[in-house]
Amino acid sequence: MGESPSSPTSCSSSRSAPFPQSNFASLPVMALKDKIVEKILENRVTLIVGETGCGKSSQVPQFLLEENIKPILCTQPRRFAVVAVAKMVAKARNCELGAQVGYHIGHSKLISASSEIVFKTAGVLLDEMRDKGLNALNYKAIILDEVHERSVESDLVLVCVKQFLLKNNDLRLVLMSATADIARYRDYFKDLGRGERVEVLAIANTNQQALFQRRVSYLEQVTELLGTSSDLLAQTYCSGPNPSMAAADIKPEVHRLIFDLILHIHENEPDIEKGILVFLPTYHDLEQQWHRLNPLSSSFKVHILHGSIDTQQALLAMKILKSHRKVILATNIAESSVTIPKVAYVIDSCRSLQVFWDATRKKDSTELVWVSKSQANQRKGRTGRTCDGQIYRLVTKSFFNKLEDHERPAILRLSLRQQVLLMCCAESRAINDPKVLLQKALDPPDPEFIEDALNLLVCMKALDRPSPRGRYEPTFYGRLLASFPLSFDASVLVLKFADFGLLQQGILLGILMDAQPQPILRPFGEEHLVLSYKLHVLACGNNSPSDNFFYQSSVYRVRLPILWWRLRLYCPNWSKGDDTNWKLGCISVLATYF
Ligand SMILES: Nc1ncnc2c1ncn2[C@@H]1O[C@H](COP(=O)(O)OP(=O)(O)OP(=O)(O)O)[C@@H](O)[C@H]1O
Repeated sequence: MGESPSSPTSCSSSRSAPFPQSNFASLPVMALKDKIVEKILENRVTLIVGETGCGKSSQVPQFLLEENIKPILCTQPRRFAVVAVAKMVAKARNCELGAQVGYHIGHSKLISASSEIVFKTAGVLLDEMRDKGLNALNYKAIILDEVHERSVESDLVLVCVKQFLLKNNDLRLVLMSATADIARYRDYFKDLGRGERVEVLAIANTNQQALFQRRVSYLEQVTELLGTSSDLLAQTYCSGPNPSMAAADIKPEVHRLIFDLILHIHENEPDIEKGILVFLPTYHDLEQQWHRLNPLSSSFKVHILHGSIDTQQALLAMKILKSHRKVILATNIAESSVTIPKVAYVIDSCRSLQVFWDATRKKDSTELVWVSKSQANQRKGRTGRTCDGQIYRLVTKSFFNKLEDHERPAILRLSLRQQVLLMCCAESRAINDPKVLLQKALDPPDPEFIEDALNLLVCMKALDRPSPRGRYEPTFYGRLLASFPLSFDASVLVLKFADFGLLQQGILLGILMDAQPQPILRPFGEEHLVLSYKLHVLACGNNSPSDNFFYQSSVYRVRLPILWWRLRLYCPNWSKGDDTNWKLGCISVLATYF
């Protein structure tokens, strides 16, 4: 047996006081600790299903570590969750982050040779596989957390891990979720080996006292609470036979309703430390809500949780405030895995932004959709973790009951160009044939879809057309394209500009294209900086003002040097742009955004 979680680990020093173990001792997962370890040791694939907040993400990796099953890799679907859970586990083990417990997201990596539990996003793991092949999966245990979240990256990781398991007997795979479709995973792994099957462990909430209570209200009760009528809102949004036909946009009256509800909670909840988490679909909606709340800044401290917000800044939302009521406006980045202490109220707009490939216009498009029941359940699970919770769903109960159980896997609705190119660039033969690999996915995409992506990459000269029985080989251009830390479209744009000797402008535009939301449009509460930026660029060209939001943006600071370095390395002669070009580029970029 290894160390007990309460004893300080081999880590040198601790940054902050560890959590009192009593915080975790009563978690439902603790009662099953021995059984979980036993089942994982007995079976190569184990699926753990348990209510949100029962302790899966934070405790299961530690159970394995204590049994000396290490190193352990844990994937989380989102960067924010990777950092938040890694921090939390490091703190629970009284260890400095980056020592025994580490993480890797995008270009931020806190891992050392002594790290025994590492948290990563699925995207980072795929990148590693492109370079090292399936050797990147050389761990004693791999935990794929929140497996119900079906991003393209998560699905590809699942395929690769399965291929690895077919050749490797030692690896233990643990799948975890509160809302996974058990039968599907059982079926997916049924061909693993003779007599082998996925062991399913359900964590029952037998110890009811351990979990805090959660109460759910729907639009009818919310309007009753506020002394208004739900008729108009219900008619506008929640009517019709099928949610897919009902408009999921957010008109001003929904923002008004959320505002009134926040005020109502504030006036009726004497405990100022109890925070409110609001789920909205887009950055624009966060902004609208933020502007409504801004005049009440003496009562509320508003935090924004959105993919474009710096992770360190986002983590500030974790702090418990004694002076103001904390209101967190979030998109689905805060939907799963994270515990934001003292969130007692969740207001769920029940809407989400979905990206899909528009085959007619040959581009990615977005639409607002209603969440699935599984997503709504995850949102609900953000409260009732450190105190009792109240959830307000802004749709009628009958409408909610008609929502889909699960959202459509991204692999079936997004273009696979970038992933197909990445696969073709991989050294390992086990993963470098996209036609073969993608057919092994949990939900294999239509072969025509893959063929389309391959043809497009051939047309762009990123891939060479293969001999009849050969495979698609990446060209130099294709490898370069695949190596950029940018979206596919932005990478193409950078290289197109480079062809014309306008590399710097291309990089700037590429980064701006990817920065979501456009950082120089309207940063929250820092509108004056936009003006100063406009003036500064017009006056001084590329001399960056250090206090500017745009230059502070992590996208700019982190990505630009990496991209620049890679391009210099690959094609030293491409950087022909002189200073005049650079200034022209800046002005043309600005012209696009004003
Ligand atoms: N930062 C934190 N501060 C205080 N308590 C925390 C913190 N993180 C986790 N906890 C406690 O640990 C519990 C378990 O959290 P954990 O993330 O392991 O649950 P989970 O089962 O993985 O949930 P989910 O399915 O939502 O990811 C929480 O319900 C909460 O009580």
